[in-house]
Amino acid sequence: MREHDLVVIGAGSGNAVIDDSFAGLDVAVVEERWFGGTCLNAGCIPSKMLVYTAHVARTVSEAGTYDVDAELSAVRWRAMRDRVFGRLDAEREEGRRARREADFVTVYEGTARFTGPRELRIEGPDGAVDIKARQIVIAVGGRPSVPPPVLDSALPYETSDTVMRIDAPPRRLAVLGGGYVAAELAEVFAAAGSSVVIVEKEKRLLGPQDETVAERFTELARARHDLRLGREVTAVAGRPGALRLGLDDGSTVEADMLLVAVGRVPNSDRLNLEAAGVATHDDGRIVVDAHQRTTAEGVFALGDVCTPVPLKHVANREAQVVAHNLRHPDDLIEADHELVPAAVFTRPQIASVGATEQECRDRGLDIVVGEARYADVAYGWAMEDTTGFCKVLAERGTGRLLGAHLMGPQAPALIQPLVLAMTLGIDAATLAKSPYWIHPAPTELVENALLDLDLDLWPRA
Ligand SMILES: Cc1cc2nc3c(=O)[nH]c(=O)nc-3n(C[C@H](O)[C@H](O)[C@H](O)COP(=O)(O)OP(=O)(O)OC[C@H]3O[C@@H](n4cnc5c(N)ncnc54)[C@H](O)[C@@H]3O)c2cc1C
Ligand SMILES: NC(=O)c1ccc[n+]([C@@H]2O[C@H](COP(=O)([O-])OP(=O)(O)OC[C@H]3O[C@@H](n4cnc5c(N)ncnc54)[C@H](O)[C@@H]3O)[C@@H](O)[C@H]2O)c1
Repeated sequence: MREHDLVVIGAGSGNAVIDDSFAGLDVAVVEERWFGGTCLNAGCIPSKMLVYTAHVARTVSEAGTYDVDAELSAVRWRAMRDRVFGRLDAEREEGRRARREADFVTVYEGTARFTGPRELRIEGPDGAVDIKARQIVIAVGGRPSVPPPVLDSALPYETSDTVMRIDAPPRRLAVLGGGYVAAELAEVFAAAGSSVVIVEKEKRLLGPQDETVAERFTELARARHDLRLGREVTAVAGRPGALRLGLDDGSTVEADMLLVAVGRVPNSDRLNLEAAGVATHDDGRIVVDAHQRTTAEGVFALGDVCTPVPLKHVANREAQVVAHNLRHPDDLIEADHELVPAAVFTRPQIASVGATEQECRDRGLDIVVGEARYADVAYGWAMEDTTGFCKVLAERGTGRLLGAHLMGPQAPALIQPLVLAMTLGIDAATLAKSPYWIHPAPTELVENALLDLDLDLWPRA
């Protein structure tokens, strides 16, 4: 049985662990499907490229707002899809080629599962191979979760793994779930001409967001899509291309295509982790300590398979931590999940960091809330924005920033000064008053939200 110094299972974020500093070692990467993982092939990047096109289409449709005469004649789905995936598939193949050519890396293309502590069997197109390793990194990500009524129906459905690559947008798309994937892809398909129905079991879309964001976003989405909130699908009937979803209130939804977007499950259940001595939480995530070490000696994990925050920038950070800790066993560093910002690339865009108002309330914190609207700053006038806002939460008395929530154009970029301040421990008054804020840039929205906080701490003018 061949023994490697290091084996990485999963060439998504796991692939980033290996760089030339490992060149003195005998390293292997195991990948069963696609180099670059979910983000490159079926996640962050294609969804953002498609949603950007959707924004362009909507800008054309709404050009009249700016006294520009323009007419949207079509979104050419196939051309758009081929542009996006032509580029991304080439990136994937380039990544795969580069790994295969690195002389210190062996690439196994197949599915890995443990046969013992730090021992693996890899099943690939050419049969099975058994290997062992001094150290292993598990980076196998997750997969879309599919609820029983959909599986039981044996009727076709799409997930984020497949739906962005289809040949033509459906006339009627039903989306099960009203979270990140639903919000972003509803935008894409609506722009491409589909009528969209969203079935969400909670009362609001994007439920875990700050309550003001979730409420206002849901209201805006209601104007564009058919929302069935507080509802679950009990049965899927009909035939391929003509589906009928039965909901738990007795109502039905007719659709040509069903997109299932009810969350993701970690791929830990496919690894035979008992044989490796690697423990998991009840929800399937691998247990890791702050150094990304699992419960098995010499085995690390990173990304969606273990993290409390399943986002790509978190997986990347965890990959950096693992890479460091593999090289420096006597000087381990930690992954920090305290202040992870997140964005939803819908229209309007959404960005958040830190606590929501409802979390502050539940924790009994004494807070002040500052809010500013795009409509109240000059750049917001230029954008003719009437719905966007920035909300900041700070501790009364100290001005310590606890959370920030934005909805509107460029929100994922606008939140960054707040992320910096919170990460570096800069309080609200100092952030508002010390740096210059460019006029009339959209960042004045953030400045105004900070100034709106009812604090007694403002530095003397
Ligand atoms: C539609 C969509 C949009 C998203 N958009 C964003 C976004 O805008 N911003 C953001 O931060 N996050 C986004 N995410 C989340 C982000 O994609 C994930 O957090 C990130 O890709 C996780 O990386 P990972 O390396 O843990 O897993 P993955 O990227 O899934 O990589 C795991 C790899 O392991 C391989 N593998 C699995 N099992 C085995 C096995 N047994 N043997 C060998 N190989 C195996 C898989 O084929 C895969 O290549 C999005 C996700 C989706 C689905
Ligand atoms: N912009 C981004 O960063 C981005 C974009 C897309 C995906 N992602 C990542 O991918 C993950 C998966 O996205 P997602 O949208 O599938 O999950 P999600 O957790 O964001 O949303 C799932 C939604 O489905 C609902 N739901 C669950 N079961 C249901 C059922 N049986 N019937 C109806 N509704 C049901 C939940 O209440 C929730 O609102 C996200 O959690 C996120 O980590 C990130």
